[in-house]
Order: sequence, then structure tokens, then C-alpha cells
Amino acid sequence: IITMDDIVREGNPILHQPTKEVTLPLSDEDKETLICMMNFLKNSQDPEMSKKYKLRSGVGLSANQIGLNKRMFVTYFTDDQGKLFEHYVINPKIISHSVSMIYLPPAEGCLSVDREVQGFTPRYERIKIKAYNLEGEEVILKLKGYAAIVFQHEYDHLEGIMFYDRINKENPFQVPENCRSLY
Ligand SMILES: O=C(O)C[C@@H](Cc1ccccc1)[C@H](O)SCc1ccccc1
Ligand code: NI
Repeated sequence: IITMDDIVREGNPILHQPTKEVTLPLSDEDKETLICMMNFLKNSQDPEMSKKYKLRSGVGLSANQIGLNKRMFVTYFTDDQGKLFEHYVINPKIISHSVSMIYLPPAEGCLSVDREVQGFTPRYERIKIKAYNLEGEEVILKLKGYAAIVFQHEYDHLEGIMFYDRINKENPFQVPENCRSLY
């Protein structure tokens, strides 16, 4: 199973460079990898498993976070409307987004970052993503609010961007005029 030992930490070049598109249809190996990544998220949110394997809770995981140069990530979380976002996201592309932006207070975190980074990470409030699922079918996802934040955090990983790269260097708690808190 995937444990924290398998999670690559910041500083490793694979986290700071763009990942390569995955060949479709998915090989059995890539499918198995994605299923293992999804099981990590589920285990990390399970009281027994997270305790047993000392897992940090995660709602998303990108392939380069486990050292694979592949343009794919998984998400597993429920939003405040109770909607489950269990998604295998392969070769994603953000095809449109709102002008309005939001940030997650007090700050984002990352399984690949073993330190607290203070400051706000501005994200688009709404995004439309085109991607492929485990079966190789094209899917269009329309996301807003917290779900949009999670998907942009993972999407950035595939681009080699960390959440702190987007924090204002001069004033970490300053955000653009069109950006407001999620809550
Ligand atoms: O490192 C990752 O990519 C997983 C992150 C994703 C994430 C971070 C900040 C904001 C949205 C998504 C982990 O899920 S961070 C830990 C966490 C756990 C539960 C809820 C929010 C963040
Ligand atoms: Ni992260």
C-alpha cells in the first residue's frame, strides 16, 4: 500500500517540473497505480488505517507526489453540500474559469510539505476541466468553491507548481482585488 514513505517531499525536482501526458487507453499498470493512489486517500481518512500506517489526511494526490512523471491525480472528499468527489483525473486541462477568485483560510497545506506555510493561495472560484477517466472516456467537470480549490491544488502539482508559489511574497495575506475568502 502507499504510505508517507512513498510521498516525495518538496525540493525533489519531480515536484517542480511539469509532468508528461499519460498514454490512453490506460495500461493495466497505470490503472493499478491510480487505484492505489485512491486507496491512499481513503486510508488517510480512515481513523484506524491512518493511525496504523501514520498517514496524514489527504483529499487529493498527484502521481508526481509518489515520484511518477505522469499527468494524473485522484481526489476523494465530500463538499459541504454532501457531494462526493471521488475522481480519477487523467491528462486534465482547465478549459475555462471565473474571473472571481477565492482562497482557503487560514492557509493551504500539502502532503509533500512538512512545514506550515502561512499566507493565502488565490484560486479561481469556478473552473471547467476536461480530462479522461479510468475507462479512457472524456469527462468535463464543472467545479466551484472548495472542490475548485482541491482540483487546482492537484492540477498545479502536475504543472510543477506548489501552493506556496502563489502566495504574495511581499504580503502573504494580501490577495487580488477580485479574491475573497471561501468562508
Ligand atoms: O498535497 C496534496 O496534494 C493533498 C492536499 C490537497 C489540498 C491541500 C490544500 C487545499 C486543498 C487540497 C492535502 O489534502 S492537504 C491536507 C488536507 C486534508 C483535508 C482537508 C484539507 C487539506
Ligand atoms: Ni499538495
